Amino acid sequence: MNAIEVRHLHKSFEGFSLHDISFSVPEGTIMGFIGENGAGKSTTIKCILNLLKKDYGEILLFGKDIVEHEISIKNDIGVVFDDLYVPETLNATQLDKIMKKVFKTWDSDYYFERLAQFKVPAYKKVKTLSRGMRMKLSIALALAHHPKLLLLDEPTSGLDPIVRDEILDLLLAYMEDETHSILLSSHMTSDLEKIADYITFIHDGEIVWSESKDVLLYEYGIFNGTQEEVNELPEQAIIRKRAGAFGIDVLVQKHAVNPVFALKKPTIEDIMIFFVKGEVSR
Ligand SMILES: Nc1ncnc2c1ncn2[C@@H]1O[C@H](COP(=O)(O)OP(=O)(O)OP(=O)(O)O)[C@@H](O)[C@H]1O
Repeated sequence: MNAIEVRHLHKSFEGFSLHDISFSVPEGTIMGFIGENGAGKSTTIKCILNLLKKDYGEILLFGKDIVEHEISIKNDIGVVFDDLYVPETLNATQLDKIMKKVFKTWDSDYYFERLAQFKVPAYKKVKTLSRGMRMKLSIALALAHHPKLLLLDEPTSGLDPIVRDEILDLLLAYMEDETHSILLSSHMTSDLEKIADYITFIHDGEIVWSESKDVLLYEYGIFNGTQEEVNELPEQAIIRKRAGAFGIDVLVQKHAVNPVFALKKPTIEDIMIFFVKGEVSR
């Protein structure tokens, strides 16, 4: 089953539109969601959560339409945005009391265990917490009703590498239950390389690809050479080409290239830049 299925989603604002967005997140997997600033990641996530009304298209969570089954579905979802949006004068202990009333499945023991693990103070007002602590608190709040699906929109932006790593570890621990799934938007493609199973790339309101991470990282290669050398590559192997610091860089389909050509392993970031800035032709 798919935890999330987005089919032909359209949403227009003045000057921007999401166009025919389709992708799915299989149950038990982590989907990384990448794209430039303003590409439409947050808009897509808000449509998935029905926080924004779509123009048309279909969004199914656990096989059910989110608009028709919003209340029951939302009990199974945890959400983390790029900051903690709760009243700033409250502390983590007061938030526990509020959340107990919101979710029948709220697990105070689990919540306080996560706060202790993350060293988030239980009695300090939210407004006095550092950015890292706010995000850790936000994640503890999203997890403590034991959701089946987590949607995270830039949860690690502006955090130092140590805190980011702690958050990634927590997400991996959450994924130990094979029925759990995550959609995670991030500009930190290196984080996604560590934990994602699939990557969806959105550019200018359209999906460029939605693919298994292993396919992206192991089936593509980068060739660097002169135009004459590039001319020797088989046409069908060439995915994108761009001028590099030294010669021409070409993103190629590895299996279609003779092994005499030395290829470099691409990163997700390399592939993303090739698709945005590269040319299709040789
Ligand atoms: N409520 C709104 N009204 C009008 N335009 C909006 C609204 N929300 C988003 N937009 C526009 O939609 C576009 C996509 O924004 P969105 O926040 O989805 O991008 P993003 O990929 O999440 O970007 P970032 O990585 O910078 O967070 C932007 O041009 C933004 O200005």
